[in-house]
Amino acid sequence: MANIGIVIPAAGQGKRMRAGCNKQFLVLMGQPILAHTIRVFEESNFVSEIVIVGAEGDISVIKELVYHQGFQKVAAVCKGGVLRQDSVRAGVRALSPAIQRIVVHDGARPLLTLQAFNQFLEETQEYPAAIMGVSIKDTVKRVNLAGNVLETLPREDLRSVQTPQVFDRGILEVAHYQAVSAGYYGTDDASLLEWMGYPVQMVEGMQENIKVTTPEDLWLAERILAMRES
Ligand SMILES: Nc1ccn([C@@H]2O[C@H](COP(=O)(O)OP(=O)(O)OP(=O)(O)O)[C@@H](O)[C@H]2O)c(=O)n1
Ligand SMILES: C[C@](O)(CO)[C@H](O)COP(=O)(O)O
Repeated sequence: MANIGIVIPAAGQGKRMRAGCNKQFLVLMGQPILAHTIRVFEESNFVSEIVIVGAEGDISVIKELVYHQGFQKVAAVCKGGVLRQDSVRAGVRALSPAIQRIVVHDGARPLLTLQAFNQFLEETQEYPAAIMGVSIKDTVKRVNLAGNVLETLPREDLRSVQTPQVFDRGILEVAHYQAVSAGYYGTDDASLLEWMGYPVQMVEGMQENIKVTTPEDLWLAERILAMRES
């Protein structure tokens, strides 16, 4: 289970956060969101290498953050692409050839705990592709463009998907290559394997592992961290 490589896509624009800067630099309990995200992997004994993917204009700031925080496992900070999928593809390319098992984790998910991450690795070690997800709490309906309700979906069959997502390197590379060649884009990496007809295992995640997407998520994340520290 050792020698795992981490790709952290952090090159988004954070449009829904409306912060006017890369949301991953916003401060949460005194530390940038991205620093919280990286720290879990820096501290995991199973991880040997971390690649961070940033927007072109953020690369030097991210390198400074890495230096300032004293992170030792960050092997590269590379330039991302237009869509998340492009950024992950760039990150995978930047990992050294010795890495054969890859975890992808959003830069904007700073609340994953070391314990949950290590447990995820243990539970998924036999699967070439596995992801974290949580049960849906609300009733979920499908609607048309006019807002007419078409159906109520069976909630027990649904999961809200998170990162980390773990993959054998070979299959992740093939999936990214085939998807980009065919012009297929998915909102997570597992969807590329699903598109190829490849099995993906779901394991139970943690409700607290939210993605900081809109301003109220920052408020919530701050409170969750404060609770953990009290
Ligand atoms: N071209 C992109 C788009 C997204 N991401 C990263 O993918 C993660 C999940 O994306 P999301 O939270 O949706 O971030 P943004 O795309 O930045 O958000 P928005 O859609 O509001 O602009 C984030 O860590 C984001 O930085 C990335 O690396 N490259
Ligand atoms: C990968 C992801 O975090 C799983 O929930 C999510 O799909 C990324 O979302 P985005 O907002 O489309 O980048």
